[in-house]
Amino acid sequence: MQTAAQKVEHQLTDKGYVPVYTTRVIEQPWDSYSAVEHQTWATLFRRQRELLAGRAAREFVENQERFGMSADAIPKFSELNKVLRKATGWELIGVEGLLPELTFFEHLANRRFPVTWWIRKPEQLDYLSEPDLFHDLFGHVPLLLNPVFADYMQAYGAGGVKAAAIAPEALVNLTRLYWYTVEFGLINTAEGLRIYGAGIVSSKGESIYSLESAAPNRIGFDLERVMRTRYRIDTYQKTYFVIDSYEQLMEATRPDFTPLYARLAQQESFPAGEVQSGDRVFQRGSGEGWLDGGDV
Ligand SMILES: C[C@H](O)[C@H](O)[C@H]1CNc2nc(N)[nH]c(=O)c2N1
Ligand SMILES: N[C@@H](Cc1ccccc1)C(=O)O
Ligand SMILES: [Fe+2]
Repeated sequence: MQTAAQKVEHQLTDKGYVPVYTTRVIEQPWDSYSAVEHQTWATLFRRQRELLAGRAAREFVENQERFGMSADAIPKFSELNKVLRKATGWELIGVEGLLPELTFFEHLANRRFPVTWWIRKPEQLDYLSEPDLFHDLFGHVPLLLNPVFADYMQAYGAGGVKAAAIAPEALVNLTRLYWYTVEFGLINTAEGLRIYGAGIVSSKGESIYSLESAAPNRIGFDLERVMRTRYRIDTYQKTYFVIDSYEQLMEATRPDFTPLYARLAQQESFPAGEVQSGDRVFQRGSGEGWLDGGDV
């Protein structure tokens, strides 16, 4: 059940206030979800699954099936956790929304993935300024069944805790790594480029744009290149980075980052849309429709 406090905080967030940074773990109020909320899940689930056939990485859809996710109803965290714990030792915890960075890293480091307990309103179907239940459950959770990706996510969290302690100025570099892999990553397959990033798979427009538009750059993943590349949070990406495999991601990030952080502190960041010499270019984007500035 929603407590009064949850109702107030949720209404504040819902009114467009700055997301309420609450670190509390919240029991999923599954019995409180309305028919409209289950219908929102169903509409988004059906639409994205139709778009993602032939666009999302094969294991993404396979894993949703393994979880038994369907359009029938908003999945129960407790049911998903039975499958997840057994497969890779991860578990989902309910949260109000965006967490302070260190809290977020600590959860990942302990194989706990924070999932927003509420789902967007029907009028927010096509765009939402912060992660809701659909983005987290439909977008992030399926790949946590993949052992290598699950290890990468745990190592990422541990790396965030470490960076916060020894190189807080490098947290921006880590956030870019998350952004260009976990949120907006593409993977190269025998059938061509496929999507694995949660931010893309949970977005109607970007599921198509990321693979088929002539506008963005598509560049082969390189750790330092990614960690130096700025991004915008409010538009489609100007550049997508392509990994060859999740193993590549795991191997590239296995070494101790301490010397890398020292190097990054001396180097300029790259604008989101610029191709760099040495890039492995899958596509040099036309830049059509890009907005200037706003990169972080
Ligand atoms: C990695 C980086 O700090 C990123 O912006 C974090 C911050 N807090 C978060 N909090 C939640 N609940 N979910 C997220 O994906 C994030 N992302
Ligand atoms: N290897 C990194 C930690 C890390 C792992 C995976 C992804 C990102 C960072 C370090 O030593 O700090
Ligand atoms: Fe996300």
